[in-house]
Amino acid sequence: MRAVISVYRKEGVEKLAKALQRLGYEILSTGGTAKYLREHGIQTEEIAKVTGFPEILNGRVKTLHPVIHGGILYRDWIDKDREEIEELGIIPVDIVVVNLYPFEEMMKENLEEEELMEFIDIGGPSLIRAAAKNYFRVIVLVDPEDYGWVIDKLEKGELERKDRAYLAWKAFSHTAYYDSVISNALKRLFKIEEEGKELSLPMKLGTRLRYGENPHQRGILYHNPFEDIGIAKSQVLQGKEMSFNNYLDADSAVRIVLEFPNDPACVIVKHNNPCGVATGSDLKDAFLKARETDPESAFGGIVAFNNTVNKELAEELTSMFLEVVIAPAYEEEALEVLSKKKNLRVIKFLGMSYSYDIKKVSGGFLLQDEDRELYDTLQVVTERKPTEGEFNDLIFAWKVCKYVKSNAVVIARGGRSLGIGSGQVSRVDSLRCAIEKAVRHGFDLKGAVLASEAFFPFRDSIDIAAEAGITAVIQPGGSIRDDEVLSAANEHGMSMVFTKMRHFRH
Ligand SMILES: NC(=O)c1ncn([C@@H]2O[C@H](COP(=O)(O)O)[C@@H](O)[C@H]2O)c1NC=O
Repeated sequence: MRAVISVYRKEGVEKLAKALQRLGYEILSTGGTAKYLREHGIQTEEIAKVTGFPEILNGRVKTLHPVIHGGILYRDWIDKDREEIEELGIIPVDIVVVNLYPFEEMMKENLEEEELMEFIDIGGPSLIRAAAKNYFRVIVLVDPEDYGWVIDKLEKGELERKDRAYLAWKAFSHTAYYDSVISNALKRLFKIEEEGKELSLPMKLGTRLRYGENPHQRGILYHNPFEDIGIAKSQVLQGKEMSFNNYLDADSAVRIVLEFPNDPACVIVKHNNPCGVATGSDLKDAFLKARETDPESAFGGIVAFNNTVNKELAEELTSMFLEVVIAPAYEEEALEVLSKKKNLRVIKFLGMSYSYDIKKVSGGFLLQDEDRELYDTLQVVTERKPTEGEFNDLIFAWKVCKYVKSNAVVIARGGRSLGIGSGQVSRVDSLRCAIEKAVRHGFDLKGAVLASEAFFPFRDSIDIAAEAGITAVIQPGGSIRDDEVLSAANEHGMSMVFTKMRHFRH
């Protein structure tokens, strides 16, 4: 019996090699691995000796030889295969153990292009793929976590074909991931804009979550190896394990709060919709204002801040039930206060990362660019121009509206949301919801502004808004009835701004 061992990271492989030797395997290995194994008292034959061909091109060709690949790929249940390898003096290989050149790690080291390309492993994936293809007979090991149980089963003579198939599945996933990282690295390096005929996105296991959106669904967080920041990479400082829905909500909350880089800002999210957003004199002021938008919904919310949480704010936060607090930094004393709420998840975010926006439909995936724009133009289309205060509030409301599920309507004044209408199937109903909630929570809407993430199809919403006291509106424009909508705004003495950019969020 023969094992081929060729590993870049060598630590620990001696334990496996010793066990294999005990089981009677002859060990073949590449130069560096052979040296390491010998240093650990393990007898091994160098592959170059077996093939009669030296490693060449500075290691670019070591194991790419028919004697090695013939030994791996040979089928012992086919007469012709047996005859062929006997005739050619090829000895069967039964186990292949490989770990690859660390391209992914090196990609982050800012190497020169030529140096980085040398970390693309060629012989390793070939060994892995050959062994995985021949799982009927051959064992392939790419993950040290499998060494223990495989040796255990080999010792007991219990390793079955389904175990080898499992290892082959892992092996092909591993080489596919490896190649996907390389392909995406080249795309980035050479700024290739085109989406290819095939798309492979590398994903690495982050955390197995307790469950998915609901307890009967499985949930897993995967990491994107090209992104070192973003919600998936944020630090959980305390509290219960983040759930699937917590991640979704935290992602939205941070995206919104980052729209306000110049003022202390707070965003409260529930079910992936903001239910309160405010800027304030400090973060506590922003939090209190955001919470006032809709105190019932804020209960159990996900709260994001754009600056350091201090002790005073932490005390306010612990006075109610919240699921997640997320901020770029925390004062030590604030963390002490927050730690009294054992279940409260406290997250430190390291920034937002942007790549594709991917959604699933049956039979496929929908892929689009992330919505990173705000507006195309800001064009006043009414007789009356917005006052400076109205204009600032319009921009505030527009920024929030972008993150509200369609049909989205945001009523705001003084840098805070007063009413948010989300997810209704008609725009006018979203508006009615927003007004009703604002009034129920004690807000007088006189002089408030209104944002709508898509155009108004009819004048009805404008009439309703005017009646509620709203004096300025921001919306993309572009309806065939824009004239009718504009006349309504002019009739009511409102000002209206077109952005010429829509922000549907489904
Ligand atoms: N060129 C080849 O034929 C080849 N065969 C195996 N390797 C890789 O060489 C590494 C081990 O080399 P060494 O034992 O010399 O340190 C492993 O990561 C293995 O994946 C190769 N290297 C790169 O392609």
